[in-house]
This record gives sequence, structure tokens and C-alpha cells, in this order.
Amino acid sequence: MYREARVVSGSTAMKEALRKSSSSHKYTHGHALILSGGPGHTGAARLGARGALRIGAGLVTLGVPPAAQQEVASQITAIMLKQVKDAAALANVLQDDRLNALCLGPGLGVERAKDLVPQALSVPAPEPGRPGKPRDPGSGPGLRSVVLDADALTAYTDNPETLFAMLHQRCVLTPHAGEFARLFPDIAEKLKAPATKGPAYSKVDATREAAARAGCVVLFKGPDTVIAAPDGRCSINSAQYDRAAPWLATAGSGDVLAGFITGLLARGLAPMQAAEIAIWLHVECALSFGPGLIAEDLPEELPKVFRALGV
Ligand SMILES: NC(=O)C1=CN([C@@H]2O[C@H](COP(=O)(O)OP(=O)(O)OC[C@H]3O[C@@H](n4cnc5c(N)ncnc54)[C@H](O)[C@@H]3O)[C@@H](O)[C@H]2O)[C@@H](O)CC1
Ligand SMILES: Nc1ncnc2c1ncn2[C@@H]1O[C@H](COP(=O)(O)OP(=O)(O)O)[C@@H](O)[C@H]1O
Repeated sequence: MYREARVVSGSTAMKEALRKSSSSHKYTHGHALILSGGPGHTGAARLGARGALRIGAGLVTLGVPPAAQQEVASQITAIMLKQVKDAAALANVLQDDRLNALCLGPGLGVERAKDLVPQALSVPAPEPGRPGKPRDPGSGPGLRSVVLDADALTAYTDNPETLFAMLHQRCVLTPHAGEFARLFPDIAEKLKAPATKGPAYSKVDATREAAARAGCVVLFKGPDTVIAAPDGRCSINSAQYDRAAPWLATAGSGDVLAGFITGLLARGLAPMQAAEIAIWLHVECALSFGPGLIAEDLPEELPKVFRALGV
């Protein structure tokens, strides 16, 4: 079991993970599918899709219900679009095993989330000789990476165990404090309780316990974001003191973060590394843009942040 929690920081390893080789093509960098909600509720998924594309996924497709197709089509260009009416339609779209990273939750709606999440988490039959091996982008069937955020978490408020039973090693949950308390009410209570004896139960303890219970990476958002894996690995990304980024407290910034993680998963990064790099870049984008930041600005700031990092 790991004991220390690392502090996430920009590093050579991060730069290397983000760099693209000149001999690659778009499918080398994976294909992300971001599921959208219905008409009037497509903004959050579009924010996530823009984040996934800017962070380097080779292709990004929005999966929209037919009624929202026109609304979404009129707002996108490099991002592609596919109709995903319901779980059966999603199963059909997922026949394309090049779609290697999915994002569900931003603006999805709780009822649509209940329908789509089980299908998104269904594990394709393993190739002979490769049982359960996570796939590299474009390298045939394997576990798909799945980011669950917002409504995909809230959908399981009454039965979190049902969700935990479906999660696997390529999943990442990205709750804010409200969503965390819906999925892990007992852990949230412990975190809230005053320390009466000994050291206080911290956000690091809480996130570790949540990741162990969920069986996948949990990224617990806030001014200090904690990322933990089921094996106890844990890191902290601070947006306080010299990295204070209060302008991140703006509608849709979490949706962009979900897209950043999905894009890095599509590129083949491991869930823990994808979550750590995404949250670090998220704060860097906010710091680089400065006051006046809104969610749309975050993906558009990435090229500048990449240049500063030397990617
Ligand atoms: N531009 C867009 O299209 C946006 C769409 N959004 C989507 O709108 C849907 C609903 O979002 P809501 O904001 O209503 O749902 P939330 O679950 O974020 O908020 C519902 C309630 O949860 C609590 N809560 C929220 N954030 C908290 C925090 N950090 N700590 C503690 N408690 C907290 C508050 O009591 C709040 O009233 C989601 O699908 C979301 O993705 C939002 O992300 C905002 C932007
Ligand atoms: N005061 C703050 N300082 C730094 N980061 C913050 C602050 N408040 C929120 N954030 C970050 O902004 C994002 C907000 O996400 P979320 O609560 O899901 O909002 P939304 O659903 O509107 O996208 C998270 O990444 C969180 O870590």
C-alpha cells in the first residue's frame, strides 16, 4: 500500500507523455466519444469535446440524441457527430472498436445517464490470449476507457453499489464535493466530522477510500484536487496559494476537465496519469488565461500552455 500523496507538477515525463510522434496519424491518438444530453442541454458535452480535441485525441465525436442533432451540428466543425438515441444505439456505435475512450455525464441528464452508463461500461469479450488487457489506441478490442462525471454520478445517488459493480480499471470518476457525497455518503460524513482525537481524516484519506471502494481512479475536485487509485497511489493538485485559480469556479469548467481526461485516455495514457496531467493542465490554463476566464477559454488556452511546457 502506498503511504505518501505526491504533489502533481509539470515534469519531463509529462512533456513526453503529451508529445506526438511525427510518424503518427489521427487514429494513433485515439477516438473519444462524448455523450451529449438533449436539446438545450448540449453545451456541457460540447465543452468536454473541445477539451478532448485540444488535448490531443486524434478524433472526437459527440453522441447526440436525434432531437439535438441540429443544435449540435450548427456549433461544431472539427468535432464529429453521431446519433445515439439510447443504449441500443450506443451498443451499435461501439461496434467501432477504434472508439477507445468515452465520457458520460456533462449535461447528459440523469435518466439518459441511467440508460447509457451500463452499456458504456459493458466489457467487450477479450481477444484470445489478451484477457482484460487494456487496449492501445486502435489496437483491437479491449477495455474501453470511461470517464464518469456530473449526471452519470448523480444517477447512482440511490444505489452507488450498482455503479461500483460495473466499474473497471480503465474508469475515472470525477466528482465535485456534492457528487462525492452522493456516491460516498459515509466517507463524506467522516471527512466533515471534526477531529476529536488524533490526526484528522483528510481529503487524501477520503479519496483513497473512495477509489478502493469504486475499484477505479477517483479525482475529487475542488481548490485542492485529490486523485487516487484503488492500489493506494494518491496525488494532490493544488490550485491554492501561488497556484490559486479561483476563476475556475465557473459553470462548465468541470465539463472541460472531464474532456481533458477523456482525450488523454483516448491517447492511451493510464487512468491515473491521464487524471493527474489533465488536472494540472486545467489549472495551468486558468493561470495562463487569468481573471475573466470562462469555461470556453480553457481548451483554447492549451496550445499556449503546451508551448510553455515545451511539448
Ligand atoms: N454550460 C453548460 O452546459 C453547463 C452544464 N452543466 C451541467 O448541468 C447539469 C447539472 O449541473 P448542476 O450544477 O445543476 O448539478 P450539480 O450536481 O453540480 O449541483 C447540484 C447541487 O449540488 C451541490 N453542489 C454543486 N457543486 C458543489 C460543490 N462543489 N460542493 C458541494 N456541493 C455542490 C449544490 O447544492 C447544487 O445545488 C450537469 O449535467 C452539468 O454537467 C454544468 O456543468 C454547468 C455548465
Ligand atoms: N475555488 C477554486 N479554486 C480552484 N479550482 C476550483 C475552485 N472551484 C472549483 N474549482 C475547479 O473547477 C472545476 C469545477 O467543476 P464542477 O464543480 O464540476 O463544475 P461544472 O459542473 O460547472 O463544470 C473543478 O475542476 C474544480 O477543481
